[in-house]
Amino acid sequence: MTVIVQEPLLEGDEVNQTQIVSEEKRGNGDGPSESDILQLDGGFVTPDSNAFGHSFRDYDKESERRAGVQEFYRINHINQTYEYVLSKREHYGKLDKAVMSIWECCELLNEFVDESDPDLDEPQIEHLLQTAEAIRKDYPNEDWLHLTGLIHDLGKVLLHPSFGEEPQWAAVGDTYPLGCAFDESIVHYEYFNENPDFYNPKYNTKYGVYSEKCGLENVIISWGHDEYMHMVAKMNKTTLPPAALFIIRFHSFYAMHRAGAYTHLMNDEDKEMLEWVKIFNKYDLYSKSKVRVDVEEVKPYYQSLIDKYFPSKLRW
Ligand SMILES: O[C@H]1[C@H](O)[C@@H](O)[C@H](O)[C@@H](O)[C@H]1O
Ligand SMILES: [Fe+2]
Ligand SMILES: [Fe+2]
Repeated sequence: MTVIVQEPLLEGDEVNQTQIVSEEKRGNGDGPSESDILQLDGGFVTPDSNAFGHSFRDYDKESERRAGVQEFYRINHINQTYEYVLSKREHYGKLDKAVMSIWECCELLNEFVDESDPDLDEPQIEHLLQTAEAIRKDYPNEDWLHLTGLIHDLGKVLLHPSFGEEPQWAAVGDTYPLGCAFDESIVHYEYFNENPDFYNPKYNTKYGVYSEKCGLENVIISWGHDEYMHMVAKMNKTTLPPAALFIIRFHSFYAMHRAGAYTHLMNDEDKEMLEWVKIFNKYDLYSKSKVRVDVEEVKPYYQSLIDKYFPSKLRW
């Protein structure tokens, strides 16, 4: 059930008049709760427009970011192939690029702007904190979800020189399965006609190399920050719950969590976990704004969560 609460228009709050409080709202630290909590203030309010005043994820609208984003997806769709992803997984799976803490990695992201993103041109550390703080407002007791917000995009460190300075098409953007047919709901699907896998009969059928309900865990997904950060968190033995790892790994897989594609590859556990990705997505996407978070003020809180769920130094 979704409850829409009319909110008074506050000063400096031009876009939001409604606040959506849904059954997804959880607050007792034990996961799903049946009862809706009607929160009239203090909660995260979903805006109607992004940092540029346009609607979110509109890849066709003429805007200051459109041409760059389109070119990003052209190159991404040509180059991401099944073989390519296998080689990247092998290469980065060694975790021999760096030894550093979670917070050090957040700081490394200070200099990067994501070229695939039509909604934001802020340095990535802003986006991490905006996401985490927005979740914290609505789910005050789910500290694991706050930390998931903070770290979900840390894999973008692939762009950094000490990680081989990967090109943007190999680090950011929406993700999608390889080894089976591309779904038409994938952003800029038209560019796949220059991808060699598109013509390979091994990879271009509905199931391709997979079988029914094989589970997303067994699916090769385009290479980028999701897969890499999932690998780093898991191999460094995080104590975050499985839902956190699922969110990190699939948050960019919009064809699945937004368009509902690829259900034939999902098993029952994936379908349960999907609900968490949908919850997470609200904060990941709609917290993108020009409102800055005071890093020094919130740092001690996030450092305490890092200490709880991660070793002090991780292998990257
Ligand atoms: O442009 C964005 C950005 O790269 C995000 O980090 C990713 O998760 C999204 O899926 C993508 O559309
Ligand atoms: Fe992301
Ligand atoms: Fe994100």
